[in-house]
Amino acid sequence: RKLPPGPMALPIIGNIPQLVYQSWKHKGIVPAFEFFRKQYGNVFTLWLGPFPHISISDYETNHEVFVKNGNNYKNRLLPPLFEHFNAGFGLLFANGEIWTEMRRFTMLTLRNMGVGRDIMEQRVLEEIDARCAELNKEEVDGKIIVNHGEFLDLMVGSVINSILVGIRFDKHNKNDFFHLKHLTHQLNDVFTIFDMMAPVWIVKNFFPKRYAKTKSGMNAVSDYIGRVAEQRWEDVKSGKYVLNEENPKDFVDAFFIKMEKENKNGGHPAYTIKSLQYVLSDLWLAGHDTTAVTLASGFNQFMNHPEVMRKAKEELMRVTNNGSRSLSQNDRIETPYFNATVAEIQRHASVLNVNFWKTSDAPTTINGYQLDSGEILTAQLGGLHANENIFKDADKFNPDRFLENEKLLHQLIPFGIGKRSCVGENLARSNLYLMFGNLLLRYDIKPHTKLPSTADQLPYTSAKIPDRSVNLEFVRI
Ligand code: HEM
Repeated sequence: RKLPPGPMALPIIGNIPQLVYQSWKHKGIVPAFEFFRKQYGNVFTLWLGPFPHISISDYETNHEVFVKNGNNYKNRLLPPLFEHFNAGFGLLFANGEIWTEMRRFTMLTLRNMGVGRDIMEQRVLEEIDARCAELNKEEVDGKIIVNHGEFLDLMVGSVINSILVGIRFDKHNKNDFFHLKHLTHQLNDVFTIFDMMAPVWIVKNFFPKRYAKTKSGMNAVSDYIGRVAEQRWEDVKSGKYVLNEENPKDFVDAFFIKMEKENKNGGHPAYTIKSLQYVLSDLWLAGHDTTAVTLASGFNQFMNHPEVMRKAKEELMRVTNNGSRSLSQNDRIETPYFNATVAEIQRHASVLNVNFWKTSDAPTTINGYQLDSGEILTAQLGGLHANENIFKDADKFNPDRFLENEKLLHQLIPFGIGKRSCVGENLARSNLYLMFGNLLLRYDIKPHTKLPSTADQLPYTSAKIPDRSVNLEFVRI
Protein backbone atom coordinates (compact mmCIF):
# COMPACT_ATOMS: atom_id res chain seq x y z
CA ARG A 1 0.00 0.00 0.00
CA LYS A 2 3.03 2.28 0.33
CA LEU A 3 3.63 2.07 -3.41
CA PRO A 4 2.16 4.28 -6.14
CA PRO A 5 -1.15 2.86 -7.46
CA GLY A 6 -1.44 0.11 -10.05
CA PRO A 7 -3.61 -2.86 -10.97
CA MET A 8 -4.29 -5.58 -8.37
CA ALA A 9 -1.34 -8.01 -8.38
CA LEU A 10 -1.53 -11.80 -8.09
CA PRO A 11 0.92 -13.75 -5.91
CA ILE A 12 4.22 -14.65 -7.66
CA ILE A 13 3.17 -13.64 -11.19
CA GLY A 14 2.11 -10.13 -10.16
CA ASN A 15 0.63 -8.07 -13.01
CA ILE A 16 2.14 -10.06 -15.85
CA PRO A 17 -1.30 -11.36 -17.00
CA GLN A 18 -2.73 -7.81 -17.13
CA LEU A 19 0.35 -6.52 -18.94
CA VAL A 20 0.17 -9.32 -21.52
CA TYR A 21 -3.59 -8.82 -21.97
CA GLN A 22 -3.42 -5.03 -22.32
CA SER A 23 -0.43 -5.31 -24.70
CA TRP A 24 -2.44 -7.72 -26.83
CA LYS A 25 -5.59 -5.58 -26.65
CA HIS A 26 -3.83 -2.28 -27.43
CA LYS A 27 -1.34 -3.82 -29.90
CA GLY A 28 1.88 -3.14 -28.03
CA ILE A 29 3.57 -2.59 -24.73
CA VAL A 30 3.74 1.22 -25.04
CA PRO A 31 -0.04 1.65 -25.56
CA ALA A 32 -0.48 -0.75 -22.62
CA PHE A 33 1.65 1.58 -20.46
CA GLU A 34 -0.50 4.50 -21.64
CA PHE A 35 -3.61 2.53 -20.63
CA PHE A 36 -2.23 2.00 -17.10
CA ARG A 37 -1.16 5.65 -16.90
CA LYS A 38 -4.67 6.83 -17.75
CA GLN A 39 -6.06 4.53 -15.03
CA TYR A 40 -3.55 5.20 -12.25
CA GLY A 41 -1.75 8.48 -13.03
CA ASN A 42 1.72 9.42 -14.26
CA VAL A 43 3.45 7.34 -11.59
CA PHE A 44 2.16 3.78 -11.38
CA THR A 45 3.31 0.38 -10.15
CA LEU A 46 3.31 -2.88 -12.07
CA TRP A 47 4.41 -6.08 -10.35
CA LEU A 48 6.58 -7.87 -12.90
CA GLY A 49 6.64 -11.24 -11.19
CA PRO A 50 7.16 -10.91 -7.44
CA PHE A 51 8.80 -7.45 -7.62
CA PRO A 52 7.08 -4.06 -7.92
CA HIS A 53 8.34 -1.89 -10.81
CA ILE A 54 7.46 1.81 -10.74
CA SER A 55 7.05 3.63 -14.07
CA ILE A 56 7.24 7.43 -14.24
CA SER A 57 5.67 8.88 -17.38
CA ASP A 58 5.90 12.65 -17.01
CA TYR A 59 8.81 15.03 -17.25
CA GLU A 60 8.44 16.91 -13.92
CA THR A 61 8.47 13.82 -11.71
CA ASN A 62 11.32 12.28 -13.71
CA HIS A 63 13.33 15.47 -13.27
CA GLU A 64 12.62 15.57 -9.53
CA VAL A 65 13.61 11.91 -9.10
CA PHE A 66 16.47 11.34 -11.55
CA VAL A 67 18.06 14.79 -11.65
CA LYS A 68 17.38 16.52 -8.31
CA ASN A 69 17.79 13.29 -6.34
CA GLY A 70 19.89 11.63 -9.03
CA ASN A 71 22.59 10.38 -6.66
CA ASN A 72 20.12 7.88 -5.23
CA TYR A 73 19.35 6.39 -8.63
CA LYS A 74 22.62 5.74 -10.38
CA ASN A 75 22.43 1.97 -10.11
CA ARG A 76 20.85 0.09 -12.97
CA LEU A 77 18.87 -3.05 -12.20
CA LEU A 78 21.17 -5.39 -14.07
CA PRO A 79 19.47 -8.00 -16.23
CA PRO A 80 21.12 -11.19 -14.86
CA LEU A 81 21.98 -12.57 -18.31
CA PHE A 82 23.68 -9.39 -19.49
CA GLU A 83 25.45 -8.88 -16.16
CA HIS A 84 26.71 -12.44 -16.46
CA PHE A 85 28.23 -11.82 -19.91
CA ASN A 86 29.70 -8.40 -19.05
CA ALA A 87 31.27 -9.51 -15.77
CA GLY A 88 31.11 -6.08 -14.08
CA PHE A 89 32.75 -4.22 -16.98
CA GLY A 90 31.46 -1.71 -19.52
CA LEU A 91 28.76 0.93 -19.29
CA LEU A 92 25.41 -0.57 -20.08
CA PHE A 93 25.28 -3.49 -17.68
CA ALA A 94 27.59 -2.42 -14.86
CA ASN A 95 27.38 -0.39 -11.64
CA GLY A 96 29.94 0.74 -9.10
CA GLU A 97 33.44 2.11 -9.37
CA ILE A 98 34.40 0.79 -12.81
CA TRP A 99 31.17 2.10 -14.34
CA THR A 100 31.62 5.53 -12.67
CA GLU A 101 35.16 5.88 -13.98
CA MET A 102 34.30 4.64 -17.48
CA ARG A 103 31.28 6.91 -17.74
CA ARG A 104 33.35 9.95 -16.73
CA PHE A 105 36.12 9.03 -19.18
CA THR A 106 33.72 8.28 -22.06
CA MET A 107 31.76 11.50 -21.66
CA LEU A 108 34.95 13.56 -21.53
CA THR A 109 36.49 11.79 -24.55
CA LEU A 110 33.37 12.12 -26.70
CA ARG A 111 32.98 15.75 -25.64
CA ASN A 112 36.59 16.53 -26.58
CA MET A 113 35.97 15.04 -30.02
CA GLY A 114 33.09 17.47 -30.54
CA VAL A 115 34.93 20.67 -29.65
CA GLY A 116 37.65 22.61 -31.46
CA ARG A 117 38.10 21.08 -34.89
CA ASP A 118 35.06 18.86 -34.24
CA ILE A 119 36.33 15.41 -35.26
CA MET A 120 32.82 14.11 -34.80
CA GLU A 121 31.22 16.35 -37.44
CA GLN A 122 34.18 15.79 -39.76
CA ARG A 123 33.82 12.01 -39.59
CA VAL A 124 30.05 12.12 -40.12
CA LEU A 125 30.36 14.42 -43.15
CA GLU A 126 33.18 12.33 -44.65
CA GLU A 127 31.04 9.23 -44.22
CA ILE A 128 28.03 10.83 -45.91
CA ASP A 129 30.22 11.92 -48.86
CA ALA A 130 31.76 8.48 -49.27
CA ARG A 131 28.47 6.60 -48.93
CA CYS A 132 26.67 8.89 -51.38
CA ALA A 133 29.51 8.56 -53.93
CA GLU A 134 29.10 4.77 -53.72
CA LEU A 135 25.34 5.05 -54.01
CA ASN A 136 25.51 7.31 -57.04
CA LYS A 137 27.36 4.60 -58.96
CA GLU A 138 24.22 2.46 -58.74
CA GLU A 139 22.11 5.00 -60.63
CA VAL A 140 20.01 3.49 -63.45
CA ASP A 141 17.61 5.58 -65.59
CA GLY A 142 18.16 8.60 -63.37
CA LYS A 143 17.25 6.91 -60.10
CA ILE A 144 18.80 4.74 -57.41
CA ILE A 145 16.80 2.04 -55.65
CA VAL A 146 17.93 2.01 -52.04
CA ASN A 147 17.25 -0.39 -49.23
CA HIS A 148 17.29 2.40 -46.68
CA GLY A 149 17.55 0.05 -43.69
CA GLU A 150 20.78 -1.46 -44.97
CA PHE A 151 22.15 1.86 -46.26
CA LEU A 152 21.59 3.66 -42.95
CA ASP A 153 22.80 0.71 -40.88
CA LEU A 154 26.10 0.74 -42.75
CA MET A 155 26.50 4.52 -42.62
CA VAL A 156 25.90 4.67 -38.84
CA GLY A 157 28.07 1.58 -38.18
CA SER A 158 30.88 3.13 -40.16
CA VAL A 159 30.77 6.42 -38.23
CA ILE A 160 30.75 4.67 -34.85
CA ASN A 161 33.57 2.35 -35.86
CA SER A 162 35.59 5.28 -37.12
CA ILE A 163 35.06 7.29 -33.90
CA LEU A 164 35.94 4.28 -31.74
CA VAL A 165 38.79 2.57 -33.62
CA GLY A 166 39.47 4.85 -36.58
CA ILE A 167 38.26 2.40 -39.25
CA ARG A 168 35.29 3.08 -41.51
CA PHE A 169 33.62 0.37 -43.53
CA ASP A 170 34.40 0.61 -47.24
CA LYS A 171 34.16 -1.91 -50.09
CA HIS A 172 37.10 -3.90 -48.67
CA ASN A 173 35.71 -4.58 -45.19
CA LYS A 174 31.97 -4.05 -45.71
CA ASN A 175 31.31 -7.73 -45.13
CA ASP A 176 32.80 -7.48 -41.64
CA PHE A 177 30.04 -5.02 -40.85
CA PHE A 178 27.24 -7.21 -42.23
CA HIS A 179 28.59 -10.20 -40.32
CA LEU A 180 28.67 -8.13 -37.10
CA LYS A 181 25.18 -6.86 -37.78
CA HIS A 182 23.88 -10.35 -38.31
CA LEU A 183 25.26 -11.45 -34.94
CA THR A 184 24.16 -8.38 -33.01
CA HIS A 185 20.69 -8.48 -34.55
CA GLN A 186 20.21 -11.84 -32.93
CA LEU A 187 20.13 -9.83 -29.70
CA ASN A 188 16.93 -8.10 -30.87
CA ASP A 189 15.13 -11.42 -30.92
CA VAL A 190 16.10 -12.13 -27.33
CA PHE A 191 15.75 -8.61 -25.94
CA THR A 192 12.33 -9.03 -24.34
CA ILE A 193 11.09 -8.36 -20.80
CA PHE A 194 11.63 -12.07 -20.10
CA ASP A 195 15.33 -11.84 -21.02
CA MET A 196 15.70 -8.69 -18.93
CA MET A 197 14.50 -10.53 -15.81
CA ALA A 198 15.13 -14.28 -16.14
CA PRO A 199 17.89 -15.80 -13.95
CA VAL A 200 20.91 -17.09 -15.88
CA TRP A 201 20.42 -20.74 -14.85
CA ILE A 202 16.88 -20.77 -16.25
CA VAL A 203 17.93 -19.38 -19.63
CA LYS A 204 21.04 -21.56 -19.77
CA ASN A 205 19.26 -24.83 -18.92
CA PHE A 206 15.80 -24.37 -20.38
CA PHE A 207 16.46 -22.02 -23.30
CA PRO A 208 19.96 -22.98 -24.46
CA LYS A 209 19.48 -21.52 -27.97
CA ARG A 210 18.48 -18.17 -26.46
CA TYR A 211 21.51 -18.29 -24.21
CA ALA A 212 23.81 -19.06 -27.15
CA LYS A 213 22.31 -16.27 -29.31
CA THR A 214 22.74 -13.72 -26.54
CA LYS A 215 26.31 -14.84 -25.96
CA SER A 216 27.33 -14.67 -29.62
CA GLY A 217 25.60 -11.30 -30.05
CA MET A 218 27.32 -9.85 -26.97
CA ASN A 219 30.72 -11.28 -27.92
CA ALA A 220 30.57 -10.35 -31.60
CA VAL A 221 31.49 -6.72 -31.21
CA SER A 222 33.95 -7.12 -28.36
CA ASP A 223 35.78 -9.82 -30.35
CA TYR A 224 35.89 -7.84 -33.59
CA ILE A 225 36.69 -4.42 -32.27
CA GLY A 226 38.71 -5.79 -29.33
CA ARG A 227 41.11 -7.44 -31.79
CA VAL A 228 41.81 -4.06 -33.41
CA ALA A 229 42.45 -2.51 -30.00
CA GLU A 230 44.69 -5.39 -28.88
CA GLN A 231 46.76 -5.15 -32.04
CA ARG A 232 47.18 -1.40 -31.60
CA TRP A 233 48.30 -1.87 -28.00
CA GLU A 234 50.94 -4.35 -29.19
CA ASP A 235 52.09 -1.77 -31.74
CA VAL A 236 52.22 0.96 -29.07
CA LYS A 237 54.36 -1.26 -26.84
CA SER A 238 56.72 -2.18 -29.68
CA GLY A 239 57.02 1.46 -30.78
CA LYS A 240 55.36 0.84 -34.18
CA TYR A 241 52.45 3.11 -33.26
CA VAL A 242 52.96 6.43 -31.52
CA LEU A 243 50.16 7.94 -29.44
CA ASN A 244 49.62 11.67 -29.85
CA GLU A 245 48.62 13.00 -26.43
CA GLU A 246 47.48 16.35 -27.79
CA ASN A 247 45.46 14.85 -30.57
CA PRO A 248 44.14 11.31 -30.04
CA LYS A 249 42.74 10.09 -33.35
CA ASP A 250 39.94 8.02 -31.85
CA PHE A 251 38.47 6.61 -28.62
CA VAL A 252 41.05 3.81 -28.39
CA ASP A 253 43.95 6.27 -28.61
CA ALA A 254 42.41 8.38 -25.82
CA PHE A 255 41.96 5.24 -23.71
CA PHE A 256 45.58 4.12 -24.18
CA ILE A 257 46.89 7.57 -23.29
CA LYS A 258 44.91 7.45 -20.04
CA MET A 259 45.90 3.82 -19.42
CA GLU A 260 49.60 4.65 -19.75
CA LYS A 261 49.20 7.47 -17.21
CA GLU A 262 47.34 5.18 -14.79
CA ASN A 263 49.91 2.41 -15.26
CA LYS A 264 52.67 4.80 -14.19
CA ASN A 265 50.77 5.23 -10.89
CA GLY A 266 50.25 1.53 -10.27
CA GLY A 267 47.27 0.95 -12.61
CA HIS A 268 43.47 1.19 -12.31
CA PRO A 269 41.01 -1.73 -12.82
CA ALA A 270 38.97 0.39 -15.27
CA TYR A 271 42.00 0.95 -17.54
CA THR A 272 42.85 -2.50 -18.85
CA ILE A 273 42.48 -4.10 -22.28
CA LYS A 274 39.65 -6.26 -21.00
CA SER A 275 37.76 -3.23 -19.67
CA LEU A 276 38.32 -1.42 -22.98
CA GLN A 277 36.83 -4.33 -24.93
CA TYR A 278 33.61 -4.19 -22.93
CA VAL A 279 33.32 -0.42 -23.17
CA LEU A 280 33.86 -0.49 -26.94
CA SER A 281 31.30 -3.23 -27.29
CA ASP A 282 28.72 -1.32 -25.19
CA LEU A 283 29.26 1.90 -27.11
CA TRP A 284 28.87 0.03 -30.36
CA LEU A 285 25.79 -1.92 -29.30
CA ALA A 286 24.07 1.03 -27.60
CA GLY A 287 25.00 3.50 -30.32
CA HIS A 288 24.40 1.63 -33.55
CA ASP A 289 20.87 0.31 -33.55
CA THR A 290 19.39 3.25 -31.64
CA THR A 291 20.65 5.73 -34.23
CA ALA A 292 19.96 3.53 -37.27
CA VAL A 293 16.43 2.75 -36.03
CA THR A 294 15.69 6.46 -35.53
CA LEU A 295 16.95 7.25 -39.04
CA ALA A 296 14.98 4.41 -40.66
CA SER A 297 11.80 5.45 -38.75
CA GLY A 298 12.42 9.04 -39.85
CA PHE A 299 12.60 8.16 -43.53
CA ASN A 300 9.45 6.05 -43.14
CA GLN A 301 7.74 9.13 -41.67
CA PHE A 302 9.02 11.30 -44.54
CA MET A 303 7.55 8.84 -47.06
CA ASN A 304 4.19 8.95 -45.31
CA HIS A 305 4.29 12.73 -44.80
CA PRO A 306 5.75 14.24 -48.00
CA GLU A 307 4.52 17.71 -47.00
CA VAL A 308 6.79 17.62 -43.91
CA MET A 309 9.74 16.48 -46.03
CA ARG A 310 9.08 19.27 -48.53
CA LYS A 311 8.94 21.99 -45.86
CA ALA A 312 12.10 20.71 -44.15
CA LYS A 313 13.89 20.53 -47.46
CA GLU A 314 12.91 24.08 -48.44
CA GLU A 315 14.35 25.35 -45.18
CA LEU A 316 17.59 23.38 -45.62
CA MET A 317 17.97 24.63 -49.20
CA ARG A 318 17.52 28.21 -48.06
CA VAL A 319 20.15 27.89 -45.33
CA THR A 320 22.74 26.20 -47.54
CA ASN A 321 22.29 28.49 -50.52
CA ASN A 322 20.38 25.90 -52.60
CA GLY A 323 22.49 23.00 -51.39
CA SER A 324 25.74 24.56 -52.63
CA ARG A 325 27.43 23.37 -49.42
CA SER A 326 26.85 20.64 -46.84
CA LEU A 327 24.64 21.26 -43.83
CA SER A 328 26.70 21.77 -40.68
CA GLN A 329 25.70 21.73 -37.03
CA ASN A 330 26.34 25.47 -36.89
CA ASP A 331 23.22 25.84 -39.05
CA ARG A 332 20.93 24.55 -36.29
CA ILE A 333 19.83 27.98 -35.19
CA GLU A 334 18.60 28.74 -38.73
CA THR A 335 16.58 25.54 -39.14
CA PRO A 336 13.69 25.63 -36.62
CA TYR A 337 11.30 23.54 -38.73
CA PHE A 338 13.88 20.87 -39.47
CA ASN A 339 14.85 20.79 -35.75
CA ALA A 340 11.19 20.30 -34.84
CA THR A 341 10.94 17.52 -37.44
CA VAL A 342 13.93 15.63 -36.01
CA ALA A 343 12.45 16.05 -32.51
CA GLU A 344 9.11 14.63 -33.67
CA ILE A 345 10.89 11.72 -35.39
CA GLN A 346 12.67 10.95 -32.10
CA ARG A 347 9.43 11.23 -30.11
CA HIS A 348 7.61 8.89 -32.46
CA ALA A 349 10.51 6.45 -32.83
CA SER A 350 11.12 6.46 -29.03
CA VAL A 351 13.59 3.63 -29.49
CA LEU A 352 13.07 1.86 -26.19
CA ASN A 353 9.64 0.32 -25.63
CA VAL A 354 10.70 -0.41 -22.05
CA ASN A 355 13.49 1.68 -20.55
CA PHE A 356 16.16 0.17 -18.29
CA TRP A 357 15.14 -0.09 -14.65
CA LYS A 358 17.09 1.60 -11.81
CA THR A 359 17.22 0.74 -8.12
CA SER A 360 17.13 3.39 -5.39
CA ASP A 361 20.01 3.60 -2.91
CA ALA A 362 18.11 5.37 -0.14
CA PRO A 363 14.53 5.84 1.10
CA THR A 364 12.77 8.55 -0.93
CA THR A 365 9.41 10.22 -1.41
CA ILE A 366 7.89 10.35 -4.89
CA ASN A 367 4.61 12.20 -5.39
CA GLY A 368 3.87 11.76 -1.67
CA TYR A 369 4.65 8.01 -1.65
CA GLN A 370 7.39 7.07 0.79
CA LEU A 371 9.56 4.42 -0.81
CA ASP A 372 12.15 2.18 0.83
CA SER A 373 15.65 1.92 -0.58
CA GLY A 374 16.01 -0.82 -3.18
CA GLU A 375 12.76 0.00 -5.01
CA ILE A 376 12.84 -0.56 -8.78
CA LEU A 377 11.83 2.36 -10.97
CA THR A 378 12.40 4.06 -14.28
CA ALA A 379 11.67 7.05 -16.49
CA GLN A 380 9.34 5.13 -18.81
CA LEU A 381 10.32 6.97 -22.00
CA GLY A 382 8.06 5.08 -24.42
CA GLY A 383 5.11 5.88 -22.12
CA LEU A 384 6.18 9.49 -21.60
CA HIS A 385 6.46 10.16 -25.33
CA ALA A 386 3.00 8.69 -25.89
CA ASN A 387 1.48 10.53 -22.89
CA GLU A 388 -1.65 12.23 -24.27
CA ASN A 389 -1.60 14.86 -21.50
CA ILE A 390 1.77 16.12 -22.74
CA PHE A 391 1.70 15.31 -26.45
CA LYS A 392 -1.86 15.83 -27.70
CA ASP A 393 -2.86 13.31 -30.41
CA ALA A 394 0.38 11.49 -29.60
CA ASP A 395 -0.22 8.96 -32.39
CA LYS A 396 -0.04 11.69 -35.03
CA PHE A 397 3.27 12.70 -36.62
CA ASN A 398 3.20 16.46 -36.25
CA PRO A 399 6.47 18.48 -36.06
CA ASP A 400 4.44 21.71 -35.66
CA ARG A 401 3.62 20.74 -32.07
CA PHE A 402 7.17 21.78 -31.09
CA LEU A 403 6.90 25.13 -32.87
CA GLU A 404 3.48 25.90 -31.39
CA ASN A 405 4.71 25.15 -27.84
CA GLU A 406 8.45 25.51 -27.32
CA LYS A 407 8.21 24.11 -23.77
CA LEU A 408 7.38 20.72 -25.26
CA LEU A 409 10.97 20.28 -26.36
CA HIS A 410 12.11 20.10 -22.71
CA GLN A 411 9.63 17.32 -22.05
CA LEU A 412 11.07 15.20 -24.83
CA ILE A 413 13.82 13.00 -23.36
CA PRO A 414 14.76 10.35 -25.92
CA PHE A 415 18.23 10.04 -24.37
CA GLY A 416 16.91 9.44 -20.86
CA ILE A 417 17.53 11.64 -17.84
CA GLY A 418 19.92 11.76 -14.88
CA LYS A 419 23.04 9.80 -13.99
CA ARG A 420 22.32 6.92 -16.41
CA SER A 421 21.26 9.01 -19.38
CA CYS A 422 22.84 8.33 -22.76
CA VAL A 423 26.60 8.99 -22.98
CA GLY A 424 26.42 9.13 -26.78
CA GLU A 425 23.81 11.89 -26.95
CA ASN A 426 26.08 14.40 -28.72
CA LEU A 427 27.24 11.89 -31.30
CA ALA A 428 23.67 10.74 -31.89
CA ARG A 429 22.41 14.31 -32.28
CA SER A 430 25.20 15.05 -34.81
CA ASN A 431 24.40 11.89 -36.75
CA LEU A 432 20.67 12.60 -36.92
CA TYR A 433 20.97 16.26 -37.88
CA LEU A 434 23.71 15.79 -40.45
CA MET A 435 22.49 12.53 -42.00
CA PHE A 436 18.82 13.47 -42.35
CA GLY A 437 19.69 16.99 -43.48
CA ASN A 438 22.43 16.21 -45.99
CA LEU A 439 20.54 13.31 -47.56
CA LEU A 440 17.48 15.52 -48.04
CA LEU A 441 19.72 18.15 -49.63
CA ARG A 442 21.25 15.71 -52.09
CA TYR A 443 18.28 13.61 -53.18
CA ASP A 444 14.58 13.71 -53.92
CA ILE A 445 13.30 10.63 -52.15
CA LYS A 446 10.10 8.66 -52.63
CA PRO A 447 8.89 5.14 -51.86
CA HIS A 448 9.60 2.42 -54.43
CA THR A 449 6.46 0.35 -55.19
CA LYS A 450 4.72 0.83 -51.80
CA LEU A 451 4.69 2.95 -48.65
CA PRO A 452 6.68 1.71 -45.66
CA SER A 453 4.71 1.28 -42.45
CA THR A 454 5.39 3.65 -39.57
CA ALA A 455 4.30 1.12 -36.95
CA ASP A 456 6.74 -0.72 -34.72
CA GLN A 457 7.25 -4.12 -36.40
CA LEU A 458 7.60 -6.06 -33.13
CA PRO A 459 5.70 -4.01 -30.55
CA TYR A 460 6.23 -6.58 -27.78
CA THR A 461 10.03 -6.43 -27.54
CA SER A 462 11.95 -3.98 -25.34
CA ALA A 463 13.49 -2.14 -28.31
CA LYS A 464 11.69 -0.81 -31.38
CA ILE A 465 12.00 -2.29 -34.86
CA PRO A 466 10.89 -0.10 -37.79
CA ASP A 467 9.79 -1.32 -41.22
CA ARG A 468 12.98 -1.73 -43.26
CA SER A 469 11.45 -4.01 -45.88
CA VAL A 470 10.36 -1.35 -48.39
CA ASN A 471 12.91 0.13 -50.79
CA LEU A 472 13.13 3.85 -51.52
CA GLU A 473 13.91 5.70 -54.76
CA PHE A 474 16.64 8.36 -54.60
CA VAL A 475 16.89 10.89 -57.44
CA ARG A 476 19.97 13.13 -57.42
CA ILE A 477 19.25 16.86 -57.19
C1 HEM B 1 19.25 8.17 -31.44
C2 HEM B 1 20.21 7.55 -30.79
C3 HEM B 1 20.21 7.17 -29.33
C4 HEM B 1 19.18 7.10 -28.43
C5 HEM B 1 17.71 7.41 -28.67
C6 HEM B 1 19.74 6.66 -27.17
C7 HEM B 1 19.01 6.49 -26.01
C8 HEM B 1 19.54 6.00 -24.83
C9 HEM B 1 18.77 5.76 -23.65
C10 HEM B 1 17.28 6.02 -23.52
C11 HEM B 1 19.61 5.28 -22.70
C12 HEM B 1 19.25 4.77 -21.32
C13 HEM B 1 18.86 5.82 -20.37
C14 HEM B 1 18.41 5.23 -19.06
O1 HEM B 1 18.88 4.17 -18.61
O2 HEM B 1 17.53 5.86 -18.47
C15 HEM B 1 20.93 5.22 -23.28
C16 HEM B 1 22.05 4.78 -22.63
C17 HEM B 1 23.27 4.64 -23.22
N1 HEM B 1 23.60 5.03 -24.51
FE1 HEM B 1 22.40 5.85 -25.89
N2 HEM B 1 21.08 6.46 -27.34
C18 HEM B 1 21.42 6.78 -28.63
C19 HEM B 1 22.68 6.76 -29.20
C20 HEM B 1 23.82 6.39 -28.54
C21 HEM B 1 25.16 6.46 -29.09
C22 HEM B 1 25.52 7.00 -30.47
C23 HEM B 1 26.00 5.91 -28.15
C24 HEM B 1 27.50 5.74 -28.17
C25 HEM B 1 28.30 5.86 -29.16
C26 HEM B 1 25.19 5.53 -27.00
C27 HEM B 1 25.67 4.94 -25.86
C28 HEM B 1 24.93 4.70 -24.71
C29 HEM B 1 25.47 4.07 -23.52
C30 HEM B 1 26.87 3.53 -23.34
C31 HEM B 1 24.43 4.05 -22.57
C32 HEM B 1 24.52 3.53 -21.15
C33 HEM B 1 24.96 4.68 -20.23
C34 HEM B 1 25.09 4.28 -18.78
O3 HEM B 1 24.44 3.35 -18.33
O4 HEM B 1 25.84 4.96 -18.06
N3 HEM B 1 23.88 5.84 -27.27
N4 HEM B 1 20.86 5.68 -24.58
